[in-house]
Amino acid sequence: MAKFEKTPGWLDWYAGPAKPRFKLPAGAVDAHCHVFGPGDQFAFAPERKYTPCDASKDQLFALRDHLGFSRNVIVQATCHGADNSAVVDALRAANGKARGIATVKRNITDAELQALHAAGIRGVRFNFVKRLVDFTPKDELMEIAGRIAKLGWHVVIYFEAVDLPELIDFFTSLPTTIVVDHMGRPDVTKPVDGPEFARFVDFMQRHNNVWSKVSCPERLSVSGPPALNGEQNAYQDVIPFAKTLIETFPDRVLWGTDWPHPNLKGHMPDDGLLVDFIPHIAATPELQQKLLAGNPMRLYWPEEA
Ligand SMILES: O=C(O)c1cc(C(=O)O)oc(=O)c1
Repeated sequence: MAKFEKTPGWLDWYAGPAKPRFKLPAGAVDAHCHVFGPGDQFAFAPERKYTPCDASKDQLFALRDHLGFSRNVIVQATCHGADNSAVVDALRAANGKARGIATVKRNITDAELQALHAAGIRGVRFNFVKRLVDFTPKDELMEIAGRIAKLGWHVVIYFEAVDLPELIDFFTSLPTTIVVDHMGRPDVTKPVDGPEFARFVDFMQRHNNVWSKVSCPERLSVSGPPALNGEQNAYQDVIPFAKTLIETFPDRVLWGTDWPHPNLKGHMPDDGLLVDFIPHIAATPELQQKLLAGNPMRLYWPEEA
């Protein structure tokens, strides 16, 4: 199979992460992470917008164990397009400790959807971030949503905060639970109580089928400091945004590492220190339990929750 050359300037995931100081609650779930290839087994998609380093299932499972998580939710990365083989392979190898989110096209058959379900897929991702994917017509997405709703799956959406106004009608017409990636990517240089973030909070307030991942401080932060070199007070500017969502919607928030952190430009965080960020945004054991165990179990392993 083809050898892949990484996108120039690509930052590889951080090897040798710290052991977190924060003790995760029992049964904690890393509810947003990816696998990349390895490219010589699972080719990257021709239509991809970036070519990453490899990040295998075994490396993901080693990180899970090192950080103290019990389970993973593995989200199809855009570099694999709508070929979910790498995620499915990881789910099958995880012995029930992982569930997944796929990307599918309208031509997928019912039998293929059933096979994804059997492997542990529980949702599809609709991506509206223009630097990551080409445009898919909304009628195609709506048709997919209608089909996956019958399987009890949900829709994960990824978009930029500035695009919410034009997308909101589509989002609110989706027939499933909706999970927003990375808090809808707020501009954290704007006030947490300003109109842009208020729009997102209002979206969650009005629609109780909308959940949010309070993930990716390393992607959203402008002030830093980065989670590197033992830093225990990282990403100060992101804290009020994540804290607001966790405290306002304690039963509809999820957390994930986002390992292996596609497309970071400035730095690659130490995932152990990212875990140490959690108590800054979820301040009490009750909030931590919901965020890290209760909520993801209810959504991804309802039969056990
Ligand atoms: O912001 C990103 O670049 C990014 C990309 C992907 C992906 O390529 O799937 O997933 C993420 O969660 C975030």
